[in-house]
Amino acid sequence: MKSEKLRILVTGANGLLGQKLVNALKRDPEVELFASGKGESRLPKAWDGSYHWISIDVSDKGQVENAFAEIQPHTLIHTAAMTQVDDCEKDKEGCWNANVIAVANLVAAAEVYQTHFVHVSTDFIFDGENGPYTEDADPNPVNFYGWSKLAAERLVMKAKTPWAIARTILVYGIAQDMSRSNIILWVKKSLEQGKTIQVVNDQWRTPTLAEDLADGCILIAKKGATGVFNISGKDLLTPYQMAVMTADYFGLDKGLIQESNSRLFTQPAKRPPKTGFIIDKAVRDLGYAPKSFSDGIGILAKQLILAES
Ligand SMILES: NC(=O)C1=CN([C@@H]2O[C@H](COP(=O)(O)OP(=O)(O)OC[C@H]3O[C@@H](n4cnc5c(N)ncnc54)[C@H](OP(=O)(O)O)[C@@H]3O)[C@@H](O)[C@H]2O)C=CC1
Ligand SMILES: Cc1cn([C@H]2C[C@H](O)[C@@H](COP(=O)(O)OP(=O)(O)O[C@H]3O[C@@H](C)C(=O)[C@@H](O)[C@H]3O)O2)c(=O)[nH]c1=O
Repeated sequence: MKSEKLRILVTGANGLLGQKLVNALKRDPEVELFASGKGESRLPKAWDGSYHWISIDVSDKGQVENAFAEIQPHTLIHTAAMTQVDDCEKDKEGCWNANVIAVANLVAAAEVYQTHFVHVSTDFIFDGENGPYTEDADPNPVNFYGWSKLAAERLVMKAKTPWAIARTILVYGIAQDMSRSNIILWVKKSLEQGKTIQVVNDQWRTPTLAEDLADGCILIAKKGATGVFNISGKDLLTPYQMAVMTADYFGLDKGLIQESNSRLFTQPAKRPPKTGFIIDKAVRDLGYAPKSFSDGIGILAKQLILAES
């Protein structure tokens, strides 16, 4: 017989957000947690049985169907995705499989069990011409990753099961064996190695501490909330400002940070110039309370010290 606890299935649990969700939920007495990822777990083993691990490649329909039949989750928090924006531009088929086909598979399974589908999405569904955005702004992606995440949102919005979309922006934090880096980590590492970096001053974001994003997803899950929620940080900053704040915090050489712009510094996939989110709805309806970027750097710094000790 299944327990009376809220059965939550997390996809992408080897990822940055996935690991933060597992940390936050594994000792929650109201929750029975099923953490899943493609293949083996890269998380610390749950010797104490605080959560279950299940291997699910979400782009494989059979694996998704089997997992849902076994777990019959009340709630799905879907974090898995191909998140390397430049890789998505180069490998469009791989990106579509991971970001869109996977969501079609999960929606079909969630409809069978009437699972509350909490889907994680991105500011990159917008063109960045008039941020910061509210939840009802019109999407218009400028790169393939953004198109794939928009296609996924549209599948979720049509689902015949309760659904919520948590949109977020430029997530930073530290986890084990990370599959992608983030702005604080690459700035810190480059400056420590004495490398000069060019950082743009003409893009704006509201960067998000990974723990805050996990909290936002958990608030949505536990409240059974439905609809779209902006779950990001609250400070609108340029990457250049973020880099300088990172250098200041860690006492690194700011002289290595060269102020650049999107004309001089280009990446394979175009980035939207000014995104950022207005988070009033999540604050009001969910009680979401994210940290400032400077407090977030401090939290990450403490975690780095612990990880290195
Ligand atoms: N990071 C950011 O700045 C932002 C992220 N988001 C969204 O937030 C969510 C979480 O991102 P984040 O945790 O930062 O990203 P990560 O890249 O850290 O984690 C994503 C995880 O998804 C897994 N994954 C990829 N394909 C599959 C698959 N077919 N089956 C199962 N797992 C798969 C990856 O596995 P593996 O590790 O084995 O490759 C990885 O562990 C994503 O949906 C992303 O689009 C939105 C805005 C900003
Ligand atoms: C690597 C690099 C980036 N930048 C800028 C460009 C960009 O706006 C910002 C962050 O660049 P990154 O390549 O680290 O991250 P990026 O891939 O742009 O991050 C995105 O990831 C996906 C998953 C999302 O959904 C988005 O919300 C967004 O956060 O920093 C520089 O100015 N100089 C550099 O050397």
